[in-house]
Amino acid sequence: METTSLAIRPKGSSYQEKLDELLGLQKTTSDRPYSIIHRLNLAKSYLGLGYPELAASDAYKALLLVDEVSEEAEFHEKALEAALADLETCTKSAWIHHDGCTCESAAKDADNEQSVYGCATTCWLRAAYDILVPCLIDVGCLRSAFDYNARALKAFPGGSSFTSYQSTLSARLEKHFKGQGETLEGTDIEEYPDKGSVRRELYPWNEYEPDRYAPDVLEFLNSELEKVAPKLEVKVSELPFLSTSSSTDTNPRTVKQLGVFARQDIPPNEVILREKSLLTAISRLHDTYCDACSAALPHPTTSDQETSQLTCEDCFEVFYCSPSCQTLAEESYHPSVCSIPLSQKVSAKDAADELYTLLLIRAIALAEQQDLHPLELKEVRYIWGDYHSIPPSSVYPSSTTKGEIPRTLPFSWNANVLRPLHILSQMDVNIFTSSPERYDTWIFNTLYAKFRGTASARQSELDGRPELSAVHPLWCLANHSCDPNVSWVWEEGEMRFWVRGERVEWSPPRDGEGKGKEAGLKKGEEVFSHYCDISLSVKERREWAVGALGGVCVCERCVWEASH
Ligand SMILES: C[S@@+](CC[C@H](N)C(=O)[O-])C[C@H]1O[C@@H](n2cnc3c(N)ncnc32)[C@H](O)[C@@H]1O
Repeated sequence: METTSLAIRPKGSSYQEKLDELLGLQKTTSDRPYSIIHRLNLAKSYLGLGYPELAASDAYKALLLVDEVSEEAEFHEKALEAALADLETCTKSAWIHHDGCTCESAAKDADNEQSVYGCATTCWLRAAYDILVPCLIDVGCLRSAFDYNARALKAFPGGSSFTSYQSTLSARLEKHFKGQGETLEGTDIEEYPDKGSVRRELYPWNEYEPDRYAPDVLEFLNSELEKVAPKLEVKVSELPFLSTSSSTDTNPRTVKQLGVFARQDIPPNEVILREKSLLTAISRLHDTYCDACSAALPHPTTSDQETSQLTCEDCFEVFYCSPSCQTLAEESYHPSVCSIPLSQKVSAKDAADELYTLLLIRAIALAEQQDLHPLELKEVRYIWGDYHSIPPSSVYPSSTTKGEIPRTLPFSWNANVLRPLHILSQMDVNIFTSSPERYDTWIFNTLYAKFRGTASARQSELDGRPELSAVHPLWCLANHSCDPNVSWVWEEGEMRFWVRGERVEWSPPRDGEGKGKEAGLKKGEEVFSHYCDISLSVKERREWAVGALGGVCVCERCVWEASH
């Protein structure tokens, strides 16, 4: 029997049944972490629910396990044992089992490793590629899809689904390069696009997302805020619902989110928040910045200073600005990644994405060192994920894997799957037993969703490339206005808010005077930060806001300036 492209779309079952099936599979993974058939079933289940990237990730783990069965690799014994147990199941799985497959005879001769090997490298391998390749095409990772399809065609020459993926890929690539005024012929494979996007979703099985508006959560956030900003408090705020059109709605909708408010009157120029964070990323040489807080380190000018630099005595690759940063790093994350090379050389256009990946790796190191789930880290747990608000059940089953949920989360095969798995392996974390519970693509996607809405970055003074990034979980609770009442700076390893000495002058002038509002914060007033350069024109600010805020900014200043 021939499997055909995406022949495994769900038929007949309800959304709840499909979701229950997936939850059942996720729960039993810890009993069968090395089972290829189990990974394939997980992949099929994710795909059926509209998550091609999660399907691709488990299909890839199935591929890795086929390698483990075939070679004397680290998990060979365990993978072989699981494969022997899988033989029976294979014959019962019509979408995996192929005519000519050796599993039936192998099942009768379960001690014969050669027969198991035959089965793993034929129908299981084929089924894994048959999910992996079309899912990668679907999410826009065309170079990786091309690469795996070439391997599939080598293993199964003339396999009709792989020939058809080849044609789909060529058509997609031709269209891509034509759009850039180039041709596919003569373009190096390395130049093929390998980034796409996926749903930015609070996954229905994600039990780690807190109710951010619950009294106990607000109490916790306020106890944390008290330590760094005693005159501020976190409260539920009503924000305008932003759309991508700038038309003025007579009855504007609002949404409930968190915001930061003044507990008392605060005069202009007073510093009101000082926050340090360990969730930082540095893409430069490590002797330039403190590995923990990212404060700039003094340039060692004499050999005395050089030898007195605080560093890790095991790897000598990270440096610290103070004994307290060193202690924090050693207690909270560094030993998990000590001696592991973390950053990669990337082109200028990939520099910002690289910082998000380094933040992800730091979150993994924090979680591993503290034996916490990454989504339970205090730096991560309460921050805004900007998830879509469409119930997945309302678009199920869609005729294509795209569904109707917009795909707004950038996704790359390297950043969301390969790189974290590689780092985990170097950290000696078992990538089979630790997924899907602790380290899985859905968890990495969730972390990226949170970082993309909240991280701040700093550019290099040398070449303008982004080189530092950090998530400050309390600072990032403040909302945006183009007429902010506070300013912020991230320097010397801390994020600071201070009350603006002067408010922005609106253009054209308000009240004919050219004056802005009065500076200072009144008790109960919401603290408004600025996420963009507020000296830009209203048109430019609004163009920026569509990407960063999710819609056209409707702060008082934008509305005034746009209407005049
Ligand atoms: C960094 S978060 C700010 C804190 C967030 N409100 C929370 O609940 O954690 C950024 C998000 O807040 C919302 N936001 C911030 N400023 C806004 C504004 N002026 N108008 C509408 N939404 C805003 C947008 O949804 C944006 O994606």
